[in-house]
Amino acid sequence: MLRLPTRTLRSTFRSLSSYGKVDDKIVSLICNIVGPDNVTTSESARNLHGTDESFHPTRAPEAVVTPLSTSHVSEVMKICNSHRIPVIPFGTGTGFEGGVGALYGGVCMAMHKMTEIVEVNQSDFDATVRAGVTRHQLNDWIRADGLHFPIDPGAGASVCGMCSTSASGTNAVRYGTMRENVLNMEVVLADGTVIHTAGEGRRPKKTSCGYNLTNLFVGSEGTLGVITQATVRLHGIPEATAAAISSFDSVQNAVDTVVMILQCGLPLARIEFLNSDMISACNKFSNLQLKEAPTLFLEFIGSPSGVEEQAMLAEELCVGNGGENFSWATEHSEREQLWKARHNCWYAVKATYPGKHAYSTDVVVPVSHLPETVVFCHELAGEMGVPAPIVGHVGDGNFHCFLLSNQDDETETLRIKDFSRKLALKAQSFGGSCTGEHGIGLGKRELLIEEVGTGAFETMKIVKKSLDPLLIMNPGKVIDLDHLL
Ligand SMILES: Cc1cc2c(cc1C)N(C[C@H](O)[C@H](O)[C@H](O)COP(=O)(O)OP(=O)(O)OC[C@H]1O[C@@H](n3cnc4c(N)ncnc43)[C@H](O)[C@@H]1O)c1[nH]c(=O)[nH]c(=O)c1N2
Ligand SMILES: CCCCC(=O)C(=O)O
Ligand SMILES: [Mn+2]
Repeated sequence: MLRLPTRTLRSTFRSLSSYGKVDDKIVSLICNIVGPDNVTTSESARNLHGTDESFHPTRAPEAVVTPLSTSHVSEVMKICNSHRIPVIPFGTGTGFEGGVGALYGGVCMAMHKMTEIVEVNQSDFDATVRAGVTRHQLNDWIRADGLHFPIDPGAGASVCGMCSTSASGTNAVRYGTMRENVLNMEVVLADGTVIHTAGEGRRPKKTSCGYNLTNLFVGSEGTLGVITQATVRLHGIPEATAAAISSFDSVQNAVDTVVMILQCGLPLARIEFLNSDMISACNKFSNLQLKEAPTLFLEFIGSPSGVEEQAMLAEELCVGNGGENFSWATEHSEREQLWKARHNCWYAVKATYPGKHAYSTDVVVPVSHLPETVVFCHELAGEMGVPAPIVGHVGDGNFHCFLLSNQDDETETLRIKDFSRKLALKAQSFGGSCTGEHGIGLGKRELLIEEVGTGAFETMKIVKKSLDPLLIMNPGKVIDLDHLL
């Protein structure tokens, strides 16, 4: 692998134009590999692939390439590396941190045509999928076998995109995040080398075999290589499931209840908190009639008798903390409606405040600090006089506060950044993190340094520069280029 001394790197990147351009010659070289139907420079395709769900403005790539195979990816990487052209992997564009924006131009590697479900090992509870397969497609495929892949960011994200952001969702309190559920990945490195992070064809449930490359690439946000295939854990669909809702007279009481439920060791499948602004948005958007108060959504799974026992204990704890209206939903359709409404929180808020720009925080704290952190967030929003719907995967100590602003009002944008920074610093002061699941992307690069400290940050830089010496993989994300030159 090519290595350049720092001085050479610095002079190479003295200006942004030091990256190569995707001119006609490059397009034609790439066409020779993937075929003309799989490269485009059309404005609409470029804009679409330079945008995600975040408030960061569109940064269109110069071309969009849709490889059909790992060897396509590898050959295109070789061309880009030798002409020093940035490559930005793209899954389904549902990310929240500006990860797909082409800050320095380059090629978007859009993975949606690599759609094969390579294998499902029903009795071993694992599956291997190519990069374009979404979590919904995988679940549709394995449902009849009594299996599911439970990691559920609300959107229909790609499984490999989820690997790259270390995604999770409402089920993490029971099943963990992508970090605990990825067994192996095929990755194409910046120079075109193809590796399997745990060895080709390996899918053991545990391993002590050398450095954990799988977890190095989980959460790497496209900055270390293109993930072309992932082997993930599957789980059995539980025999019985029940959902419950309870509302509280204060945020503190609702969140204190979460801590108590967890301390009792109740094996919950899901526990989500929504404040009254969020319930109000959900009522309107998802046609619910819930009391507009701090509320917990819970789910229990297991055998029918086990589920009943868990739900009764949870009810006792909720009522003991002033919880009202504890109600059960055992029917599949009722539960679906509830969780669909929960997954649609983002869209519900956007619909409630039309014309406003939405941003979501993503802090996570050790659960004993959760009540204090949520109350801090609530009060900070009150002080700043901004509406602040909150929803969270509180079983993991992780929650999101939606911040709304007028798109063109720079003062409001700055206020949002200030709010989000104060909240992140508070979470870090409790031993938590600025991001539980959305990643660093563009907006949290400085917070990353504060969180991990100089030693760990310098080590991250060494990893980045060793795997991608010409800095072509998703440049400017996670680590600012200024820190790498
Ligand atoms: C309504 C709603 C609700 C939620 C969420 C989104 C939306 C719209 N999300 C966020 C999002 O779904 C999550 O970050 C996904 O992991 C993004 O997957 P995409 O395939 O869309 O990646 P997307 O295309 O957005 O890319 C994200 C990042 O990964 C990189 N990347 C993508 N594919 C890659 C590949 N094959 N190889 C290397 N790098 C690659 C990109 O370069 C980029 O940096 C979320 N998330 C979460 O964790 N928990 C949640 O609860 C939710 N909830
Ligand atoms: C911005 C919060 C929406 C995405 C998300 O992570 C969730 O709904 O849990
Ligand atoms: Mn979330």
